[in-house]
Amino acid sequence: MSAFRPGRRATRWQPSQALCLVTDAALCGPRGVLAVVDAAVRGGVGMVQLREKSLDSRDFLERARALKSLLAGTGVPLLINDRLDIALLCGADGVHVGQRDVSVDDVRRWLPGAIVGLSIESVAQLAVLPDDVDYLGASPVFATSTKADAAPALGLHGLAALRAATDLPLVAIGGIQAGNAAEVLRHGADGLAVVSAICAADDPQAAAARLHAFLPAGREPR
Ligand SMILES: Cc1ncc(COP(=O)(O)OP(=O)(O)O)c(N)n1
Ligand SMILES: Cc1ncsc1CCOP(=O)(O)O
Ligand SMILES: [Mg+2]
Repeated sequence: MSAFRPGRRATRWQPSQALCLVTDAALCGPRGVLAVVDAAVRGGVGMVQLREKSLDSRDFLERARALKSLLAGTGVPLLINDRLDIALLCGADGVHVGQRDVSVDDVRRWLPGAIVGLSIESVAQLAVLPDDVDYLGASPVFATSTKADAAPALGLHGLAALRAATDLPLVAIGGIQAGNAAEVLRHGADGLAVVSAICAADDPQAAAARLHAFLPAGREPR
């Protein structure tokens, strides 16, 4: 299991957030993103990342505010993918950025108390880690058709190499589903981030509960 222990390094990431839903509106289909998130949280999702690649800024912000309201009182933080401006305007709990997005340092300057996640695609990228990042998105562990421009898959050995090289919480993403979740955790992930395994599921609550069951310290479904 993972080498990460809460308190070992300053981080705002908590084990209760270990199952992360990254949204994809197209995969949610006519049910809509809000209904899928609501079901997923009932199933045990402990962190939600709103990822919108084709909405204009006004619609993105409107969806972010609606999600923030939906999650109020659940204890489940809302992170915004890529967009510091949207995070600021909707009062999000955090931001997830990749290697070519707005920097962690810039996010931190505007959101000092937020949860900030950074994608990591290789051990080499750990050499230039910003000071105040809360978790790393190990990306992608397996091949995925959800993200067309994903880096080459790390594989389980690549994930284990990241684990050996950092104490930061590692949230694995890319091709993760119930059939490989146990192996991913065994190779050092602290958390699982999924898109299609929940967004494309017929029953997102049941899909989330299935994944949640693999986690040692997941939050209780509400
Ligand atoms: C938890 C998590 N890990 C990695 C990513 C990928 O972020 P990025 O590399 O910036 O790619 P996009 O998501 O912006 O396409 C993520 N979103 N979440
Ligand atoms: C957003 C993202 N970042 C790296 S892989 C990925 C997509 C993961 O989608 P899925 O869980 O459907 O493989
Ligand atoms: Mg990005």
